[in-house]
Amino acid sequence: MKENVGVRRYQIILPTSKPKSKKVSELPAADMNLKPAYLKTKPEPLILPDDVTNIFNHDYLFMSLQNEYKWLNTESKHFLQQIYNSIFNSKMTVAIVTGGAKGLGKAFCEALLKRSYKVCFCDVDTDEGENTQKYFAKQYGNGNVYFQKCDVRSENDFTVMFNGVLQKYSSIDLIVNNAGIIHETQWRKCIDINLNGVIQGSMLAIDHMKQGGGVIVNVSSLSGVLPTLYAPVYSATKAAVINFTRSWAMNPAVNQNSIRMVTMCPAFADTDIIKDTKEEQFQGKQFVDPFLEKLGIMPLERVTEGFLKVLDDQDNNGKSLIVTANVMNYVTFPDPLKPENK
Ligand SMILES: NC(=O)c1ccc[n+]([C@@H]2O[C@H](COP(=O)([O-])OP(=O)(O)OC[C@H]3O[C@@H](n4cnc5c(N)ncnc54)[C@H](O)[C@@H]3O)[C@@H](O)[C@H]2O)c1
Ligand SMILES: CCCCC[C@H](O)/C=C/C=C\C/C=C\C/C=C\CCCC(=O)O
Repeated sequence: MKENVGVRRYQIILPTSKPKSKKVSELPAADMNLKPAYLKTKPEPLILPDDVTNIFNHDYLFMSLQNEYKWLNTESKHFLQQIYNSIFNSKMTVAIVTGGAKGLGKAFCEALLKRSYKVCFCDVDTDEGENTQKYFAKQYGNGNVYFQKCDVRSENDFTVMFNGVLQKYSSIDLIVNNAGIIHETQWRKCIDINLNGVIQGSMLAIDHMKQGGGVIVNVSSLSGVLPTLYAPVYSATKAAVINFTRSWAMNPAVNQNSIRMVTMCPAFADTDIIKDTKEEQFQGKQFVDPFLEKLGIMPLERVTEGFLKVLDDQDNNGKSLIVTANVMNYVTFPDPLKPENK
């Protein structure tokens, strides 16, 4: 089948003529209250892309669909979206994931590939990156994913990567600024990767997404919300990522251009960052264990669950999702300028 290269989703031309039939302005009240027996989730507002809405722009059909759609669970919504994509073969969703060679970044890439995204993942570790690329290519097809060497500290590497993705897939719909390290003695490096890397990736993405919208997921940590005695610099970088994201989210360049910027704040997850670390990377490595004991170590699937939630929730611009073994909630920050908080 011919690949749909170069077609942007907002350029799709779909049939707009309404089917001819009797206009029904309202469903009977009884029908509106029908709740099919298989319903498990709370109703959510119907959010369909405009082009889907246009197809169903027939009062009765649209209202029936709306009534049913809001009761579908998340997986059914994805399924519906996939059917829509395959019928119209029009939406190629393209993602960049930084630090994607292993750990959480690799898990995020895999979740995206399972949802038929085209993925470019980058890393400084070329051996690990190439191994991961081999695995992905075998599982998901060579044309759907590629590895790019990119150090998120380098503006040039980032620009080369963005240009390469645009050349190959014509669009960037999602960036996951995930690359990060913990290192309290090489603290400038820690700031450069964890904060400057996120800033660089976000700003290039905003610049591109201004034309057609998109999602920016910045990976912070529970350490960005809570003080972390064994890693003050790490904690500071992660806190900065949260407020960087919250600040941009308020900016019209983002919120009036269909861009969403969200932060993820996971607790400990089972990756090398908690296994392959040395004494000098902490301000007291001995303080880590009590926290590990208290919070446990999550499997990667739990963090991926949070990642997919962040992608699917449409009203989370500027929000930060806490992910622990027991908690998956957006954190709310008090506004000290509100009278009730003074
Ligand atoms: N695992 C956890 O417990 C945990 C919890 C909360 C947040 N996080 C955050 O999640 C993100 C991913 O961490 P992880 O746990 O998967 O760690 P990881 O060490 O398994 O993976 C990090 C990846 O980032 C890459 N990387 C490092 N420096 C880079 C650079 N300059 N440019 C490009 N890539 C670079 C590494 O090579 C590696 O492949 C980090 O931002 C981390 O702070 C991790
Ligand atoms: C070896 C650590 C490297 C991984 C860091 C990663 O980002 C994960 C951090 C997760 C949690 C640690 C942060 C803060 C803990 C502080 C307080 C926890 C208190 C919990 C409670 O009292 O309920």
